[in-house]
Amino acid sequence: MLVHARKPWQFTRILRCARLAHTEREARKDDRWPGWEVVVGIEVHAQIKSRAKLFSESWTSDYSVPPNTRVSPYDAAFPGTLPRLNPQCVELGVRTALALDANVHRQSAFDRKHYFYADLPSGYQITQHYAPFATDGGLKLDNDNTFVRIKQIQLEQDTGKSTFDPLQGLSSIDLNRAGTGLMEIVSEPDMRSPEEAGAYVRTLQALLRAVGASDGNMEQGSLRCDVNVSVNRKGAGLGTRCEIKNLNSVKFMMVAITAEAYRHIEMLERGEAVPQETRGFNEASAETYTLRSKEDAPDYRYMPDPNLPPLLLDEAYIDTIRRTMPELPPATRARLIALGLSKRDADVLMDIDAGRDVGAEGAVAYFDRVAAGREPKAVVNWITHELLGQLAKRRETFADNLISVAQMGELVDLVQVGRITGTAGKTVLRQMLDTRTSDPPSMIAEQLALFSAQSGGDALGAWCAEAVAALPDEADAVRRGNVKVVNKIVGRVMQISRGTADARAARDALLKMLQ
Ligand SMILES: Nc1ncnc2c1ncn2[C@@H]1O[C@H](COP(=O)(O)OP(=O)(O)OP(=O)(O)O)[C@@H](O)[C@H]1O
Ligand SMILES: [Mg+2]
Ligand SMILES: [Mg+2]
Repeated sequence: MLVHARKPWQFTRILRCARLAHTEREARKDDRWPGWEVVVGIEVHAQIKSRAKLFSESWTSDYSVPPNTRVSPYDAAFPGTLPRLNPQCVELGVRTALALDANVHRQSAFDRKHYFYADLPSGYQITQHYAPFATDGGLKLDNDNTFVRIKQIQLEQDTGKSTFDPLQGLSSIDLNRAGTGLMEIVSEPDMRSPEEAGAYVRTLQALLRAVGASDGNMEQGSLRCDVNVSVNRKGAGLGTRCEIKNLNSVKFMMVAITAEAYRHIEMLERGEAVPQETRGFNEASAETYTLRSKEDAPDYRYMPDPNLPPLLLDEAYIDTIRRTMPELPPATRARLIALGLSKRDADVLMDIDAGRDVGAEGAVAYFDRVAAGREPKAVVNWITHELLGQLAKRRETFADNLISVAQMGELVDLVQVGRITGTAGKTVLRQMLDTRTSDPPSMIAEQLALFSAQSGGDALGAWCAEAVAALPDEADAVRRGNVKVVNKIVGRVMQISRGTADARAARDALLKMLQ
């Protein structure tokens, strides 16, 4: 086993952050469980966004792929097959470790963890039990100043999937997932509430997506959490933890932690000890239940994998990755706010990206390209209010957006210089979404006669004439001296002009025509 030195500067920084977070938490007492402290540590399994599996050349897949079509002989544990480490998984792992400010070790190793299950054909999972490739990182949460220390990050294999059909009494095994690369990211027990645990997973999700290491999608199983919960009287040492396995949404994870905390508190208040257990969570009843006690814990018989040499990473390799790190979410948020965006607007843009597929253009990148040389606040309004709003009305999301950067830029310009009004701009945007056209917005404004009166010649006179013709009775009333009725005709002018006319000028022109 290797002994890993912690960099001194990192140690003091982590301690300082942890202390700060601790005093802030002290100030914020939790009145759900007065006198008690709830402690949470999380093991996150994130599927690595790599084309090929961790030790074989077969491709990784999602639910859409037919069962057992992405399985190499190695994945099915055929005798005589050997593992070959996929460098892309290592690179994405190192990227994640650097983003989490962890120590990436020059030397690490792979071990076998044995257990017997139908979706694990070799009878063991390759993981990094004794010498993980990265240790001692940390993550500052988005919600407040909570700092969660990361104990270690290890590379390991995913298993296959088994499904049981009770009607036929048949178990089916799908090995498509078998051997897909996973990172297990293990936190220290640094969270003190279900909310902090939720914020941790969300912050980690956004980070994994920003570095392109994982989809981080809990619903689709590309990010899975085991949460460890314990409870202790304030000021006393840590209590006994129970581990709740396989939570597949942040919401249910928070419910499970709350339920587990109350269960522990009730036992402790009755004077019973909490036995260390591995538990499951029933979403319908919002309760956790025993899977196995510590006594039944499997003996994994860990041993170094004899087929895999140590993983050696040289400093130059790690440096190259460090130099090509993308912008991380805290830096993105700070940059957007420095451009003049409100925190809320920055968060809206970043939230879109938190939910996007890795690889697709994100909302922040789109904003950056449209905003180049333009007023950032105007651009963010058009994107977050108008574009997202209209997409939402159509039950579409940013991923469905077909408005190009050039189109969006020109639209903002037309409105900013006053060639069309804001209302007309919205009409142009709607037309572009409806027709999925690649025409420039100026051409669409021209076709729809949306150019403002000043720039479009005597459009106002024509609109007034059309409105008068459309409302003869009202026009007569105005002619007979009932001036109030003119407002109704002004309304029609606005309608005909799609909001581009100046209402006051229209009123004046109508009165001149009719009196
Ligand atoms: N008293 C405690 N209360 C809450 N969480 C704890 C406590 N002690 C440890 N933990 C958390 O439990 C987790 C232990 O995970 P780790 O991967 O080290 O071991 P494991 O759960 O025993 O093994 P496996 O990976 O096989 O599940 C860590 O996230 C740690 O922060
Ligand atoms: Mg673990
Ligand atoms: Mg565990």
